[in-house]
Amino acid sequence: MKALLALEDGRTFACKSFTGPGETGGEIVFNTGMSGYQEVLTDPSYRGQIVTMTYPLIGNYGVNHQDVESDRVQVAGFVVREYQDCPSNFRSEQSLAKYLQSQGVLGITDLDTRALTRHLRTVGALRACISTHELDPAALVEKALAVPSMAGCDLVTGVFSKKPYRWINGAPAAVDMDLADMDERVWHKTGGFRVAAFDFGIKYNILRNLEAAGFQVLVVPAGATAAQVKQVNPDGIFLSNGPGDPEPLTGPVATIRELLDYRPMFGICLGNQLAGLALGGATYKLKFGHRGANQPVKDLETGKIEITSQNHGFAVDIDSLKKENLVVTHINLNDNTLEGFAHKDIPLFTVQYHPEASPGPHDARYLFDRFKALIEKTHA
Ligand SMILES: NC(=O)CC[C@H](N)C(=O)O
Repeated sequence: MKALLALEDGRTFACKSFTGPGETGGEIVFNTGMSGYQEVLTDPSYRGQIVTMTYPLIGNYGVNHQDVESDRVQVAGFVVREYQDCPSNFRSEQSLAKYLQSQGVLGITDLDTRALTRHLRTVGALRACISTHELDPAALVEKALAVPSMAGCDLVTGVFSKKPYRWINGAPAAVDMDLADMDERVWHKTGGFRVAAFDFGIKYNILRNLEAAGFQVLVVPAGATAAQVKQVNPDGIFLSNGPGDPEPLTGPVATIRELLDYRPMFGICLGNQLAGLALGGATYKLKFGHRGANQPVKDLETGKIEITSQNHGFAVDIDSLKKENLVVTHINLNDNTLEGFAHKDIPLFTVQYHPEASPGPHDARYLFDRFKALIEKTHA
């Protein structure tokens, strides 16, 4: 079925839909990972974005119910060079087209994704619209111009779980207490350190990794207050990844500020950005962001280089963190942007990249153990 992709700056790409009719808008970005499209599709941090895969063949290993990072497809639209409708993999349960269709997400193919990616690298991420109904270029460009801009956009409110839940044996487990009257009974009496994980759009693989590191995990909604978190008496606080611009999230930033010296804190991606804001830093929008599985990061403490998985369009201004009590711990070797920082006086560290990967390399998994060691130290 014929489709059209229009960018806000007037450029258009004729293409085909591989998921039937539809129309969608969002910020268009590119991901350079060679595999892991199902994890990308279900990562809540991609909410509101149309994702282009630079790897040319997508769909070849199908989809299954295990490789998800949340309970649904989160992207606003999906762009691939060549869609393969005959999956061949022993774990495949469904074709990618049927999967996207079942969730009402538009996928397009048969366009020059290299030209599109080069354009986005040159001009930066853009608002875009894809349609099978509106094939007139000028009219679809107008629609792209009407898409809300990502800067200033609170997308967290649309993705976080409104109810707290436990993560047990690799799956979400409902808790029969409301946030307002939750207390220590929410935990098992025996078991590892207890972590309250703020859900700003949390990826399942973070929860899998926290559990694998031996933690008991309670996921609390983004809107939970500091008092509510203190009521469950956790040993550590985790700040999750999530979609959109961190700056409008003033509520969570204030809560994090209140919890700063309460318990050891670890943040990933949006969690890193919110912690940066809570400590008086500033964030800004990157030109086209980092999305893929091969971003080189240097750990400034050990001197080691990690190849990391990333998905972000905003960053913490490295100069805004040049404060007496903060230390930059990680930097990106491609563009020298901030990849991690720590507090000198209170037990807090965060990273901009994704140690849980999924998809991506496992170089940075050690950070979950570092979090555990930090908690152990406060118990010693
Ligand atoms: N993966 C994330 O948490 C992304 C954080 C934020 N939404 C950004 O784009 O920078």
